[in-house]
Amino acid sequence: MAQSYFPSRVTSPTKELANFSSFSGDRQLKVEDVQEAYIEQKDRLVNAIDATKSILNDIRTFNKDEWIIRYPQYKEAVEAVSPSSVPRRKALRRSLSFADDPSSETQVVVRKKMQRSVTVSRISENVEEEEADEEASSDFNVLRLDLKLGPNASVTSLVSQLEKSSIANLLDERIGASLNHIDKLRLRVEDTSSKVLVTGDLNAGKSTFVNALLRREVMPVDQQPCTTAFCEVHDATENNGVEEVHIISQGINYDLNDESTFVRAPLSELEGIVSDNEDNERILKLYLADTRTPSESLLNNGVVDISLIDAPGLNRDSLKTTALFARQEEIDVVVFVVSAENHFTLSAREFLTNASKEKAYLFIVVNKFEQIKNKDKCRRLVLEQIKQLSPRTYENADDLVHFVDSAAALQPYTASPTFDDLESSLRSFVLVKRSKSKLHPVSTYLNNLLGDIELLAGANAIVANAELEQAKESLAQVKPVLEKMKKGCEFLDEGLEMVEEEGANGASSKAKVMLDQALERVGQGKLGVDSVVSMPSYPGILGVWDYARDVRRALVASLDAAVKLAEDEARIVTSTGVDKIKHLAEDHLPAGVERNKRIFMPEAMFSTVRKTPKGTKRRSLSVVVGGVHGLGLGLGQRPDMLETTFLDLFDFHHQFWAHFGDGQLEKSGKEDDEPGAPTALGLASVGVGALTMVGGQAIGAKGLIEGIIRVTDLFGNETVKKWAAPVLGAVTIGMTAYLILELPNSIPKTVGRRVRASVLREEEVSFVDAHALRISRETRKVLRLASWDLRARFNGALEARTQEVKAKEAMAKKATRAMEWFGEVGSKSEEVRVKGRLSVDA
Ligand SMILES: Nc1nc2c(ncn2[C@@H]2O[C@H](COP(=O)(O)OP(=O)(O)OP(=O)(O)O)[C@@H](O)[C@H]2O)c(=O)[nH]1
Repeated sequence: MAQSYFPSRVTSPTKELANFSSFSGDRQLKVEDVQEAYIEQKDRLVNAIDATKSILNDIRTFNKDEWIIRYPQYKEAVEAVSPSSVPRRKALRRSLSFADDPSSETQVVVRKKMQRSVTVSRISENVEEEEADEEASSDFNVLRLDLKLGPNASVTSLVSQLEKSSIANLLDERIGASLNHIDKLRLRVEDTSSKVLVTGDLNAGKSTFVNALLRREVMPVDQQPCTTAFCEVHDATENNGVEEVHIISQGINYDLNDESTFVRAPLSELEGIVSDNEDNERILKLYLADTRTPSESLLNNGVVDISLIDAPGLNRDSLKTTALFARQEEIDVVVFVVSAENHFTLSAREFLTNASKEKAYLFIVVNKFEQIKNKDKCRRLVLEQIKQLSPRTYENADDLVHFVDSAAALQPYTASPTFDDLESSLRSFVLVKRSKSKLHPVSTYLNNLLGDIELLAGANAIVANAELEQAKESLAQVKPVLEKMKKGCEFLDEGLEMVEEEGANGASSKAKVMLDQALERVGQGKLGVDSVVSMPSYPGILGVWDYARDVRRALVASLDAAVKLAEDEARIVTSTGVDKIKHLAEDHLPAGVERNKRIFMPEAMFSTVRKTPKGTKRRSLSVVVGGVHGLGLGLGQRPDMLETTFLDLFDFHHQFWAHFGDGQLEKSGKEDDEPGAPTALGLASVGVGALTMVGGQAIGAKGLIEGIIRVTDLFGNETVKKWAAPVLGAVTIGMTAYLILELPNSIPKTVGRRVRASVLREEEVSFVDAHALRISRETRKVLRLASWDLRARFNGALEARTQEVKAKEAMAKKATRAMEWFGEVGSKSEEVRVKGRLSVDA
């Protein structure tokens, strides 16, 4: 692409240099100006490079440590906002999406001012005010990620599979590559060397011209075409001040610090080397010391290390090589030497036509001009030819086309103003061209890169803003829930504790009341409770023993039944407690938290857990009380409780204390069914008891009489003996008759009393207390399990909400920081553009 040497609309910093053609008068001063402007721009660019590098490094660090940078992509361009009749395009609404989430779309407005800005579009926004062009709204230039794998893989299909972090990594790599490139650019900007290729027709006097520029006869001059090598002339300072020739073989990459890449030769041998080298197109490096001041010297000008390349004269063979050489990027200027005698040959025309396409401007030296007689004619003819070959050069002919005599300029102590003018022009041209060829691409690159950075920063600020809004929205929802939970935590604890206590205490006290009542009733010879169990009917005197046994069993069973009823009551209490816990759950658990799905089964309470042979636990629903009436293990299962004794039939001991002991026995509750001290009544009772065992047990009438005799033996008194026997007999018989008649009523009472007494006599804990405690424990166990479950759910939910709030707060903080950070990046980038005098189309 042809470069603009004197652009009509100059926005780049080379502006100052571009006025090169307009000055007249003190050329030297202008050259100094050009040098100064170059140095100034070079320094500005180096600063801009360093600032851009710092921004890029910051982005990398930020991407790594704080924020996964999102990679934006524009979707299909939305129609320009401006009506089609308006020739300049206004700010564009575009649809922005992100590589890791192609489905997301954000409407943005892309403006181009000094920098490329991206902002979220608002419906009411007046976008007509500002201008934008399509180029500014294009995607990334430098930081573009090639997310396509193959020709058929669409970006959308591929990137949808890419994670945010993978894209961020790709971006990081891309930034890394860009940093490397910037380093190279920095070297390029700071590298003060520039190459000037001197070429022309055979024998046009190229070597003589180079010698004239160097003010010494270095290059071999011959009337015969002699130069076949490319001789690069450098300042000797580059070679530690040593003047010498380095001979480089073809295909070897020359490295001044690597002896193996060249062969040294003294300068005096140059001619010989060149003539030896006639058939061989080698490259020679010549290091020459220039003693002139930097403002005079072309090679050692104080700004740019210029090297002159004396190329072979153009002929059919060398044309191609030289043309190729001229095209190389490192060649900043092509100086074409043409003999004033011959004008442009066919080869020269061909070369110039091509070279002018590449370089646009050429520096033309019309040599051997002194010999020309009709100089004006010659000048006219040459310029006409130049007009054809390189129009732009022609337009600036005053500066670019010089009619000189190099041989004359070489003569010592001879003033040669035309050659001085040429030299000065050439220095300026080299510097201006250099600025264009070296600084301009760097400026463009930086500008594009900063544009990308701004796009990246703008798009990520949009993302950060969206995340901030999202975090705020979530916090607005979650925070009140968390606060409510925190406040409710204590109430829930208290509530659960209360339910547990109420349940356990309620079940216990109810059990106590029920069992006390049952025991009381049993003590009175009645069934503890009416249900399930019934009293046996009296079978007659002959079945009195069986009766006593059945009565005992019934009463014991009724106590077991009472226990069962107390358990049922506890089940009701527990159910109520479980319901209360459910209500507490509804009150305190936030929406969305799973409730306890287990259904409370009251019948599972008071059951035993058995291990199956397979090792799994199985809850048996058999209850622990109830005895022979199918109610499971209980009092009814205790042999001691079912054991029937004579005392179940007649309990004289009790009768006696009941009648004569002021009922203290009843009160103390310490009835004793065992015979204590051998009292007369006790013995009588034993005797009568034995007497009544007619249908049953071993003792007969003989035993009774023996018993009575033993009683009477106690009385040693003769008087007593006389009347006591009949009285005692009558009383005994009466009592016996009475007791026998009373048996259906007295046996239940006696048995009941004895059952009650034996139950109350339980050693460690009483029957009632033991059951109340057991029932209360079971109730507490169930309620506690439900409480624990609720507490666990509540704490889990509390923790989850706390974490969520923390996460959202962190997200909000991060997003706020990111927004600020990306804003700063945008500002920094703009600052770099301003200070570096970079512009979008620089
Ligand atoms: N009168 C006069 N003769 C010149 C001038 N420049 C070169 N010559 C003569 O022209 C002949 C060729 O000069 P060179 O400098 O060798 O020409 P060249 O273009 O380098 O030759 P090749 O590299 O072999 O193509 C020599 O005899 C020079 O003395 C000049 O300005 N005036």
